[in-house]
Amino acid sequence: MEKLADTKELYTNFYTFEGVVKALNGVSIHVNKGETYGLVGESGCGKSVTVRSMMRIVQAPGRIESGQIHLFFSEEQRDKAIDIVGRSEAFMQTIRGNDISMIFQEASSSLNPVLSIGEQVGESFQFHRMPQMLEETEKRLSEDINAGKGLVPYKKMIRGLMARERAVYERHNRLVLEIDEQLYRLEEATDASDIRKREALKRHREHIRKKDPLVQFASHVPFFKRYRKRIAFTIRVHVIELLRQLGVPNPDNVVDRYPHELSGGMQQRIVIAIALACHPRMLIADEPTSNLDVTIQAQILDLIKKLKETLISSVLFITHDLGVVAEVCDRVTVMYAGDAVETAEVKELFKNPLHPYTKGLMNSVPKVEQEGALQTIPGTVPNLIHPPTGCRFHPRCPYAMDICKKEKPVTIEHSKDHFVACHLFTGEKHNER
Ligand SMILES: Nc1ncnc2c1ncn2[C@@H]1O[C@H](COP(=O)(O)OP(=O)(O)OP(=O)(O)O)[C@@H](O)[C@H]1O
Repeated sequence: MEKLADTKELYTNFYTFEGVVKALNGVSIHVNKGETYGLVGESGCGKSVTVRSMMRIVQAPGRIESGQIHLFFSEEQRDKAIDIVGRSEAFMQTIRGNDISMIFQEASSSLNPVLSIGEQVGESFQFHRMPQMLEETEKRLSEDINAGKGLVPYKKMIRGLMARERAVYERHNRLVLEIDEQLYRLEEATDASDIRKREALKRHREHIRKKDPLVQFASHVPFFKRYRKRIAFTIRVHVIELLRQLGVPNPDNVVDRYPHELSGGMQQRIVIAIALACHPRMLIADEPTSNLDVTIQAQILDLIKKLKETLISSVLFITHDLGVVAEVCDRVTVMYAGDAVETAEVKELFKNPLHPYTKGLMNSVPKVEQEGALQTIPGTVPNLIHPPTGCRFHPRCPYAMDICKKEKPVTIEHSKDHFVACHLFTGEKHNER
């Protein structure tokens, strides 16, 4: 299968006052084109940090320490993979939203309570699909002009003004990207003058519309105002269409509502709409159903499955729930304390779990026919400031051997496309993923 993204030996740490949290311990995973790939594991095992690292949105005090992240889908990377670990923030901005989108755990906290649904989904179109929105607007305006509506004698001048307005938009976007690039460099600044510079840049970014003379001038010219309204209309048409595709009932009405007026399931659909507005190739869904009741959860999972068949190529699904994995994923990696311990196709994993942690996870799922007490994995996920030596699972493992305390197990391919990192299976042929 063709890869869409991968990580190789990824180490991410958090530098806290208590000590260094070694959150990722050399994670190597990959997502194929056209698949729904799951990351599963207990709370705190590193699922979110893995995908945040892949999107390069790990924030201070966190840092990607070493390793590689390859994305195989931008124009530049179509033929060969480029490691994005050292790439600039401006470059990442072209990837995020355009190629990868992410939906987070709690829909309500991802939405802005003071902006209408239309404004929030529209912002995503504005940011990522502006050239298309401008083109459509210009086409409509040209049609109006050609049909004799409006100022026909001034056709040429109007077209010239439209080109100006477009340049203003492009200039605005370029300025924002340039500031983001500088902000990224100053992210971890400790020097007082750098911190002042960073704060000034943040303020400048917020007020760029007001501060840029050309943008400011345009906002006072009636023609530009009219043009802007036309763009807003084009975006609104797209937002309503997207909401309709996502099964939002009465989208013409919902577009003007505010998040608090919608149910949890509907809010999650809006968050998905924001993520999909730019047609990403990969959607990362971080526990998107964790706070929804089971019927709504089933609807959202269904929606994500349908979307994968229509709008998006691949889904990276994060969950702690093996039931959800069985329902939506094609392939899955089990994570434990910052390690990817087992990877297989979902059917194979459920039929033939190898790693003691995977077996423990499966045994701790309640079953209808179960008699007696539910089996659990003894102990808890370790504190990653002082992770266990060797295999991080060894203090909780019923099969722990001496070697497990001393050496981190390498990942081997136990059977076709079934990988495991456990000393119980080493001694067999070592294959790199
Ligand atoms: N900002 C942070 N500062 C310090 N440690 C952090 C930070 N974010 C994550 N960690 C640590 O990184 C480790 C992995 O966390 P992560 O959020 O990836 O877990 P998870 O598997 O996604 O769990 P959950 O399902 O609860 O989100 C944990 O030990 C966590 O405490």
